[in-house]
Amino acid sequence: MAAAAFHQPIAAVQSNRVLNNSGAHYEFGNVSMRLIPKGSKVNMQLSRNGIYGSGKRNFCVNQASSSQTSVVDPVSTPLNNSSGESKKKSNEAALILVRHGESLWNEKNLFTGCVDVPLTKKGVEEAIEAGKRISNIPVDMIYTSALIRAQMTAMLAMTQHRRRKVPIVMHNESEQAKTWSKIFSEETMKQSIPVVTAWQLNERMYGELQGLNKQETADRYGKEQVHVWRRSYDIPPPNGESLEMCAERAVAYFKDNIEPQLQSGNNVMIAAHGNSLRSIIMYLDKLTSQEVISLELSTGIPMLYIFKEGKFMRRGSPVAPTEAGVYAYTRNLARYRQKLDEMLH
Ligand SMILES: O=C(O)[C@H](O)COP(=O)(O)O
Repeated sequence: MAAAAFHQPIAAVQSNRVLNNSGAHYEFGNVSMRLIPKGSKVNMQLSRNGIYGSGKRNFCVNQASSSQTSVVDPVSTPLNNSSGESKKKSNEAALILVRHGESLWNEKNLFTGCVDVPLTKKGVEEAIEAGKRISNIPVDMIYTSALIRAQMTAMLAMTQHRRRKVPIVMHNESEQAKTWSKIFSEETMKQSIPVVTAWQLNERMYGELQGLNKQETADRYGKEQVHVWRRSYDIPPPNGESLEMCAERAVAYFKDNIEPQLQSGNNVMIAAHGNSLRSIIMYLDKLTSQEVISLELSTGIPMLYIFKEGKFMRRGSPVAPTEAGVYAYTRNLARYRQKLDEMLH
């Protein structure tokens, strides 16, 4: 089986690149991951109290290509060259997905949907922890939904990033907004990360369930009916969106606006919601509608993909830099981190 570098601590990533035939089982804190070699693909089971549903989920993880190209590294690009931070076209880019931290209505177990509620204190802490986990991964663009819980998560996470670039919410909602939010310094722009907010990345609209307590709703309509509304693929809640309807807008937005960024070598973070992200993961992992309905995402846990030659490779969930990485650095990400170390010491 071809070698694959999976979730080895950085130091080891160069040496042990072969999985043993019985697969590899790794425990890190309360996250466990099992890689089961299967032909040229590796099935990866990620499970942590609900991170991927009640059961374990199998995902096909393509082989990490041994011929790594150099992901554009903003750290090594001279920041003061006249042409600005010129980006080499690269056919490798990092994509981070993170569901918002716990919200005040998550805490109250209310159906939230497109109601715009903020994070709880725990949700703020989750967002900061997520930031620690991605603090060594390059981020050139950030996309969030139009909802504050996703935007707070993105901004709080970036407070932990070692590159120290400033995330700036873009205001293109009108000509005046564009004019009034213009930045007149090339140097300052180079030290910034555009944050694009898009309603298409909003949580699925839960219709007449929004604001209802999930347990009371189950008591009223029956557990089975609520489960169908929450976790079927094409059955919407009363006057709300089904996951399929949510996928139509979220995946279309991803393909039209985010994938081109990855194709041009920009590293992207998306901070969004349980259902809009599930629908995007369905696209990335080529899950069937049967598979996606059992996929659950915990709040505030980042997931990393590598986009390379038009393909998405799921690389696990980054773990804080100080811990042995569940996270599968590619050689380029390891190089980026090394540059950060050099720049910051
Ligand atoms: O909108 C909500 O209530 C939650 O964010 C997601 O709810 P769900 O897990 O029931 O889809």
